[in-house]
Amino acid sequence: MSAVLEAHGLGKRYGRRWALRDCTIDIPEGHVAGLVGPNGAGKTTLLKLATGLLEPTTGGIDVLGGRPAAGPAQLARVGFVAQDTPVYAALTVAEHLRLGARLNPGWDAALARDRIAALGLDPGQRAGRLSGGQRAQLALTLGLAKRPDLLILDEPVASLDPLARREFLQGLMEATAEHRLSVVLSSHLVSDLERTCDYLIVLVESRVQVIGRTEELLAGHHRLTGPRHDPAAPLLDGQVVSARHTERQSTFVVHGDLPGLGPAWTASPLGLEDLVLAYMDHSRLEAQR
Ligand SMILES: Nc1ncnc2c1ncn2[C@@H]1O[C@H](COP(=O)(O)OP(=O)(O)OP(=O)(O)O)[C@@H](O)[C@H]1O
Repeated sequence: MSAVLEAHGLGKRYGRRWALRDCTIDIPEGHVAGLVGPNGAGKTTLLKLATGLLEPTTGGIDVLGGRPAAGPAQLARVGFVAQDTPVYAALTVAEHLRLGARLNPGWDAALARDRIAALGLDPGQRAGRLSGGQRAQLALTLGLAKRPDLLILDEPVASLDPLARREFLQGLMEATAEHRLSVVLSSHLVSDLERTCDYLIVLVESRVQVIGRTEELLAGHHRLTGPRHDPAAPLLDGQVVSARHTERQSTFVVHGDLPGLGPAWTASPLGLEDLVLAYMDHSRLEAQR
């Protein structure tokens, strides 16, 4: 299966500060990939590199098998909705659709019209008068009607309330199923990604901490809980992602095959949020070292 996004040794420096460092990324086609990380992790920088808005300082990145923004054909295959879902405040919804038709060779006018109608948006309404959720939906409609092979969304739901978030992500999932499109979506909230994404990239402090199919990542990690200072504690060489201790108890998040466990130890599965938090913890501990 070919990759929609492939990067090797990818780095980006602003002045003396590295926003992204030595990133190796491989996202196969057909996924909704969630790029998650705290503020300042480098998510926007990565997405701007993927859309050709920035040039790498080190390494390289290919999108759909070509250099980002290498020419009109490549540009037509990638849709990008930037952070804060920008639209033109003075233009009406209908004018946005006409603009989309003029600028995009593969424009799907019926898809755009039907989606706007299904959302209940008034074509005569100026975008500046739409609510945040409606603006986000308009921006998503423009991205979808372009009929790209890859749609890149930078924190599209950041400014939306929980209901609007859910509706937006639901709409995105329906559209990806219908139009066989790959998506890369960034967020600093795991809850946004839990129901939407089947591929995950955790980016912390400018580095990729973990990447892979969500299902496989969840199956390949466990939480181990047992007594603190236990002489019969399991051997966890190189498997510990994060460790937390209370006076009496130790809790480890580990990856890989489960070691032999003594009777005082229990292993339990992890949720997506726990997995992401464990890797954030991991990055903090590495930085302290
Ligand atoms: N144009 C710029 N000039 C200098 N530094 C920048 C620039 N853009 C981003 N940075 C820095 O690069 C780092 C990564 O920023 P980036 O916007 O990629 O993070 P992010 O993960 O998208 O954050 P957020 O979730 O807050 O949007 C940050 O430390 C930021 O301050």
